[in-house]
Amino acid sequence: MSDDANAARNLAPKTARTVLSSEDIDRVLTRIAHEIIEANKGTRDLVLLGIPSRGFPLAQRLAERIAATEPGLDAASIVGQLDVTMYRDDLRHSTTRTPLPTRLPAGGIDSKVVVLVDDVLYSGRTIRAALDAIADLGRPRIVRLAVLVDRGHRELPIRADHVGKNLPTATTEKVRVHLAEVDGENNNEVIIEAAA
Ligand SMILES: O=P(O)(O)OC[C@H]1O[C@H](OP(=O)(O)OP(=O)(O)O)[C@H](O)[C@@H]1O
Ligand SMILES: O=c1cc[nH]c(=O)[nH]1
Repeated sequence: MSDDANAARNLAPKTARTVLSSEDIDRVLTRIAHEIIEANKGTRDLVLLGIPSRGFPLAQRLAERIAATEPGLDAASIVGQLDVTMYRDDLRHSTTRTPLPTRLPAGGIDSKVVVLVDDVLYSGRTIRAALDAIADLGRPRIVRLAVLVDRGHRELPIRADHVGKNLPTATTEKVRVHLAEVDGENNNEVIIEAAA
């Protein structure tokens, strides 16, 4: 799309509807945390890697819930951040993104059960990039995927193991996730934005 067309699109009026409230997000994260523990038959070897921007705070929230089930388990010891910028397949086409740090928990990811965490699953290209990034860092025993929202429209054979909410969407719509850690105090919701 041309710059003029993009500018016109950004100025066009939009409608937005809330699909998950702050309380809904809390509830689905609690459910996903329990699903992760159940699938893993406990917390042993679990590592949660959040994809910036909003996958990381979601991974932290999940890690806190998981750690709360196991006395002595420190949430910080099972959570990390995985930047996928340099592994994206659209690097040549999209505007420059600044890479963010990748931080693994002290135990690394070799032989671990790594749960990738992101806010939205759409084409699947971010997760494809994340799998390549992981392969450069070590060899987990298992890699699973947890997302807050699956909005469909996959372009690659990728699916999530843990889904907060399946949201049927039109390709013209945009799912926007707001989390307090990134978007400011009390700003926790998921909205679907559509051109009016
Ligand atoms: O399945 P995909 O088509 O790859 O789309 C999903 C990705 O898109 C968004 O990230 P975005 O690249 O907009 O960056 P952000 O997290 O910084 O907003 C979202 O956070 C997912 O990471
Ligand atoms: O609607 C979308 C698509 C990709 N990533 C998002 O965050 N929202």
